[in-house]
Amino acid sequence: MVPNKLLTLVFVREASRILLGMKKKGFGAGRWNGFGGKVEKGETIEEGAKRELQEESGLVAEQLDEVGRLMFEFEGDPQLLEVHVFSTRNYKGTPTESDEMRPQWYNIDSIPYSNMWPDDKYWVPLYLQDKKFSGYFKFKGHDDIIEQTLKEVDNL
Ligand SMILES: CCc1c(NC)nc(N)nc1N1CCCCC1
Repeated sequence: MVPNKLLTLVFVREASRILLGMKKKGFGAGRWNGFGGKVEKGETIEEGAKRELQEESGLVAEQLDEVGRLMFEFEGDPQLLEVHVFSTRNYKGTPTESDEMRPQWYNIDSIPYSNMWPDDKYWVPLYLQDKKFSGYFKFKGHDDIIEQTLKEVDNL
């Protein structure tokens, strides 16, 4: 039994805009996304989310709210990815480019879904409606979704 790989994803939100980062290298390079990455030994999932946000954007989240849980499977890879999605409206600092991410504000009416992971267009709208969600996406390669489930939940 291979344990799930724990990952975090943080969105910084203002009234009508959301902060995204252009991933400059590695997994997901060339796509806009929230800020996140692996949870390290000895830190909680939320601590990992805060750390990744600060490393990748320069922002310090004063409060993180868990808004979703997504499971990803890549055909041929036995390791499932378990992504804990967070949101913050309460943070310090100004967005700063890092070697991993180039941050940019987007109006929530013009989110660049065609330049994001293909699953985002299904669950980001739920996030924008302040819904909590739980989903599973099976990928063939990095561009094609071959199975998916997604539901709103009352509690994560
Ligand atoms: C699991 C891959 C993934 C994905 N779909 C495949 N979609 C989004 N939006 N983010 C992802 N992560 C967020 C955590 C850090 C790695 C990339």
